[in-house]
Amino acid sequence: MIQLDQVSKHYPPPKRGGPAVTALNEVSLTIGAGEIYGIIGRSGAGKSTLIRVINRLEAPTSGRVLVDGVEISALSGAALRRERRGIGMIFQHFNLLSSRSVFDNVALPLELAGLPKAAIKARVEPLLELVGLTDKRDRYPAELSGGQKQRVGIARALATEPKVLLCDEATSALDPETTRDVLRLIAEINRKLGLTVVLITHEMHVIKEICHKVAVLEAGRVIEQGSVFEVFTRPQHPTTRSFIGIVTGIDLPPSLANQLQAEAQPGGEAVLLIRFTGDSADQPILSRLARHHGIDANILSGRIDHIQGRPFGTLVVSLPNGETLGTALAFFQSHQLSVEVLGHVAPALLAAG
Ligand SMILES: Nc1ncnc2c1ncn2[C@@H]1O[C@H](COP(=O)(O)OP(=O)(O)OP(=O)(O)O)[C@@H](O)[C@H]1O
Repeated sequence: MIQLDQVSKHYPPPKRGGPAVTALNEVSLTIGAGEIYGIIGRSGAGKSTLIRVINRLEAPTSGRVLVDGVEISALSGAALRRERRGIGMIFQHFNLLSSRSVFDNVALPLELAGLPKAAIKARVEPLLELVGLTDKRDRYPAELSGGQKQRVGIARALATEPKVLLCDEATSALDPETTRDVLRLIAEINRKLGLTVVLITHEMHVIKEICHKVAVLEAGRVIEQGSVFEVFTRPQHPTTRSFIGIVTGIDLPPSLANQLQAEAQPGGEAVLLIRFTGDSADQPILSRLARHHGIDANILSGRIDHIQGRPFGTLVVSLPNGETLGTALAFFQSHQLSVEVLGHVAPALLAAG
């Protein structure tokens, strides 16, 4: 549905004679029809640039962007305007016109496309119904809550019956409960209309809530991508791990978290994070480790979460450093478990903790 093929975007240097800014660096992505695809990255990673090359608000410096088989990156003028009607977009700060009512905000793209009044009414009313704002049709943006404003934004984005909905930090200005409501609405629209959704965010819980696939962007490059379940349960890159750590909340006792050190302590223990997926969750891994290798793991915390409706567990354990640690890591890996050394502590601390 959407294909980015070796897309780079360089901006002119901020200071004359300085280096150009590389916002995107040979990004290749394939987003399937009907998917909700999340793109996550820290500030400055290139997320906004990426979403803006998809609807050609920015032209890539090199590479190609195809939307539904059409190379949008090569279009201009009337052909580009026509293609853009097939791509709706919603924004962090909603971008509504304050002088227009809810109805008239949603009607705006249709007026611009030259539709007659009756056709506009016939299109706008069901959209207001879909986003739950029928009773607010004559209100003005200043009279609406943030969540209601974003619903108007969504209805307006859908007015031209697009195939793709781009969401640019669409929930970042909303409180957690309203965020959940708006995300649920986006997921419902995705299901009902079969719309392809591309969502950029710096918050992993947004990805966890509704996305099917995710790409992690860092310094203009895709450093990891895959299904949300795969990426959450087997994160490969340290940046992905830190994003996920925030969401799955590894519950280390604070006294332990404060004492974690990067280097092994003489005679101390290593603290490991083990991630279990549905397939491995029912295996008695720790008792097998004890039986087969004589290694006793000390359980420090554990938790079960659900991602895309599938169970996923995290367990934090400690083990003696040295040879034992190597044997245990090899054992966990041979059972296809994702395992990460969080740090090292002195033995007295664990005994006290
Ligand atoms: N129009 C522009 N001119 C020059 N540099 C730009 C322009 N737009 C973005 N950049 C630079 O490109 C890089 C990527 O910016 P971008 O806005 O795409 O990142 P982002 O991940 O969306 O960040 P944020 O989450 O802070 O919005 C940054 O270094 C930014 O300063």
